[in-house]
Amino acid sequence: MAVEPLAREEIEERLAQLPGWSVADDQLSRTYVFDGHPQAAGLVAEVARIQDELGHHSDLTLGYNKVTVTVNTHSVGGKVTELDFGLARRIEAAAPGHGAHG
Ligand SMILES: C[C@H](O)[C@H](O)[C@H]1CNC2=NC(N)=NC(=O)C2=N1
Repeated sequence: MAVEPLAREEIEERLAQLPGWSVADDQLSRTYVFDGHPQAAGLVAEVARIQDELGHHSDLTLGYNKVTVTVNTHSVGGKVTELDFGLARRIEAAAPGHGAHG
C-alpha cells in the first residue's frame, strides 16, 4: 500500500499518543533535553541507526544539551505520513535510555 499524507484528524489521534511531539508547517517534531552534551549526542547516534534501519530520515539538530527531531515524508511532497509517526515512536522508545527529559 502506498504511503499517503495523513488527514488532520489522523494526525491529532496519533499526536495524542505521543506527548511532546507536535506538527507545524507539515513537519512532525520534538525537542529532547539532556543533562549534558554526550547524552544528547548518544541519542543522535542511535536515531541515525534507527533511521537507516527504517529507510526514513529526520533532520536532527544537536545543541549543547538538546536534540530537535524534525521529519516529514519527501516522497509525498513533504507531508506528514504514518512513516513519520513510526519513526517518532521508535525515537520515543530510545530516548529514555539516553537520559532524555523535557
Ligand atoms: C530510497 C529511500 O528509501 C527514500 O529516498 C527514503 C529515504 N529517507 C526518507 N526520509 C524521509 N523523511 N522522507 C522520505 O521520503 C525518505 N525517503
